Amino acid sequence: MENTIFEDIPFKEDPLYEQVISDLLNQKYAVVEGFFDSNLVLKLREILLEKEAENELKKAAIGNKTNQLIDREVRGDYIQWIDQNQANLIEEIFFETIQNFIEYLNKTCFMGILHKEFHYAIYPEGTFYERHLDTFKNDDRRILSMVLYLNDESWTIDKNGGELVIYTTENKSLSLTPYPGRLVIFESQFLEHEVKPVKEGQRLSITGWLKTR
Ligand SMILES: O=C(O)CCC(=O)C(=O)O
Ligand SMILES: [Fe+2]
Repeated sequence: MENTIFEDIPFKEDPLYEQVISDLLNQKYAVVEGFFDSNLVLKLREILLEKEAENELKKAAIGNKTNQLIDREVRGDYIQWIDQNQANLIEEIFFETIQNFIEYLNKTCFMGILHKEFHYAIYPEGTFYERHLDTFKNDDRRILSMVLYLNDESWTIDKNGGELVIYTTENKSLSLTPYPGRLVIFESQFLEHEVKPVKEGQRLSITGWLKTR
């Protein structure tokens, strides 16, 4: 018997991905716990802390590689881009999980995502990122923004600050605790957001974008 093209492609509906997609369609953002294995989150946290100890992170700039400006008044975080070709085993698993998600999105929603880019980020005490849109300047290729938090369990907005505020409409906003393992996904072109000042400790995360072209 001859196979049709559809029979050749195994497709299994994923309840977690389906929930993310329906949240994105309904509200342009999704907040997900358990997207990544909790051990993977712990390992990523350790890697980031090692990088910090080795002084590997650099003051983040505004704009992109061809349009850089360092401005402490706008954003105060330190970052390091993750080179997919030099990823360690843990980072490889991270990227595989992202890739699975991309393929699911492309298959079920025809999103046409072709690239991904991610960086580690540390916000030291007192730092913040002013309200902004992620598709500034010459980077309109960003479709989805993703932020994975690597803080420890004891992080609270009251004690530590550093909440992510998403401006959902002109006069409504949503405050999210950067809770360990929490993944926030939102439409880069539509949702303005802001990182409130860190009051105590340092705020750890991986931030990235799924892109066209
Ligand atoms: O860390 C966050 O919660 C958001 C970071 C952010 O907005 C960015 O890097 O563009
Ligand atoms: Fe942002």
